[in-house]
Amino acid sequence: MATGYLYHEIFGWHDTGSNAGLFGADPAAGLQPYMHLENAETKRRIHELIVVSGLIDRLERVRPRHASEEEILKVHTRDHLERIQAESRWPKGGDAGDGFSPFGKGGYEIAALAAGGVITMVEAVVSGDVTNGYALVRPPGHHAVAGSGMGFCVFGNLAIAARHARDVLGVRRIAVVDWDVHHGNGTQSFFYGDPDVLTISLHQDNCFPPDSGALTERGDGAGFGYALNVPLPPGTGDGGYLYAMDRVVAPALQRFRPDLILVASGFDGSAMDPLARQLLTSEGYRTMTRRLMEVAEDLCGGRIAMSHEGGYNPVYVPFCGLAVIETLAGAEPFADPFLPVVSGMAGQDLQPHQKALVDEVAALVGDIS
Ligand SMILES: O=C(CCC1CCCC1)NO
Ligand SMILES: [Zn+2]
Repeated sequence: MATGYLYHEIFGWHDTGSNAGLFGADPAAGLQPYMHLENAETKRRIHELIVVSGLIDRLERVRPRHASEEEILKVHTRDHLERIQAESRWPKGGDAGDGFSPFGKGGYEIAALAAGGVITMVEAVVSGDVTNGYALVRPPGHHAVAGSGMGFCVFGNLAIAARHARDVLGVRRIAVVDWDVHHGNGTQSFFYGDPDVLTISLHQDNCFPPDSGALTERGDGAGFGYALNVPLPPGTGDGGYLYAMDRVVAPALQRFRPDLILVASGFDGSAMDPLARQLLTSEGYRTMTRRLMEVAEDLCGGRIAMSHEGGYNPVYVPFCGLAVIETLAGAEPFADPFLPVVSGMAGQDLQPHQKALVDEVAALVGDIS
């Protein structure tokens, strides 16, 4: 069993500059300049912990390629593609579309490498070169929609890879599990009417995008029932997430019987993240990964490809990322020094209001056939 790992230093050169557009410098309003929340640090530090911990020696290195224009246009409009390409030639770059998703000069090529990196990882998994794998890419992708980038995302990396798997690699049924703490609205939107792509998003209720990810968002037409949303209350910890895995995610995957499982993996649900209020620990991410591997082993030969999304605490995210990739590789856990602190926080166990929400979503799983 081999585990693929993809990272490229140029992902650290995706230039998001200062926090322009998102509480960026505005002296009159008392806002001081500061680096953009989506900066290279958390990704670079995940990579360096993978190297320093020795886990790198247990992984098969997968080299990214750029997504082609044709592959990007499978999910995005030509207007969006050409606008990103044009602004990428500007001396100071441009913005993906919402005014707070900046990129620097040459940002198009880096975003195309992120999308192509996920394609490459999916190819490695589907071909059997590796059983599972993690694409540590940047910029992230799960908020990007057909005509615009959004929420720090330029292109829908995982959606582009899923479309490639369907159209080129002959994969028929694909399940996407999104455990980034923000709603995977972009990925969901590309497959909303498609019964052969099941999207499941576990996220903090109404955190981002605004008014997105309600449990009533279930897909439309032939795709009705094949979008599942679990809008978890703020403060949900390991207990609530694992209950959602056991009562919603695993049963949904068992009914859907995917040929491939994709994961939009963000660590902004961890207990120390600045952009959300959940309590996940590295152990919670490890157990969620283990649960998915058990289901994947049972249904699709263990085939899982993960694509990196959010996660903004440069100190704790590395230990959450390490826990996931160690588990994929079957490697011995490297001790998380923060675990005693975060796992000891009150509220880590399943709370009644969290159980009630998950049970409400669990009742919808029966519509998957
Ligand atoms: O991590 C992210 C980005 C969320 C931010 C985008 C603007 C405010 C919250 N999405 O998964
Ligand atoms: Zn996020």
